Amino acid sequence: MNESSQPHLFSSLVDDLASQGWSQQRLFAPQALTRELAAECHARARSGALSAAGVGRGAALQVQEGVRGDRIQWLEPGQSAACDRYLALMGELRQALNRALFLGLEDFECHFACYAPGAFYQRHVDRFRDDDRRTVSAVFYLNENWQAEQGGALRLYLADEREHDVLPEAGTLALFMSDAMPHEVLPASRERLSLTGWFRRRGGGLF
Ligand SMILES: O=C(O)CCC(=O)C(=O)O
Ligand SMILES: [Fe+2]
Repeated sequence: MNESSQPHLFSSLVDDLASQGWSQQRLFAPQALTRELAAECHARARSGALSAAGVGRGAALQVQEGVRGDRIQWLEPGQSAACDRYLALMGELRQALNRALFLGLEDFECHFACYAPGAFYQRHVDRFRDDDRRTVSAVFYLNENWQAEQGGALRLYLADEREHDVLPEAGTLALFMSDAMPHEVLPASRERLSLTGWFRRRGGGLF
């Protein structure tokens, strides 16, 4: 069985997140949906719809290819059936996280990302200095038959100087606490496609 919204899949994600601050799930979504999302990401990349990702936010947003070299496009509801199914799935996960962990997650924002061969994203934490809403990061990978030798891992820097590498294999979801998990994207020898998103709390505002 390869259906996605099975309670036990969510419960292992939720349990891991609570106990260790991160989780990884293979076959998070049905294979057909993963393939449709990969095809859509490819099509958007080929049509020139993706643009260089920035660092920072608002007026401070800057493109810095020495920091991150991916090209992105944000998802909006109603763009395609596949995107809507993915957003619905993440809506279910958001509710499961709220029920179990009382995180008060209000919404989910997400973009397609394409890293060309050699592109990377240096070590960072997913929270802006002036906006504390991003609470749980969720990266869903779209690359079939990824081999470890091809590089491109998401490297999580865990406590006690341990590291954990997640390969960007199609169907894998990586989940981690946005403010507490330093991570980086290592360069790869092939194109690397993903959907990167954040579950956000209501804005309290730091300023
Ligand atoms: O693609 C990944 O594995 C992580 C991307 C990332 O860290 C980000 O966009 O903030
Ligand atoms: Fe990140």
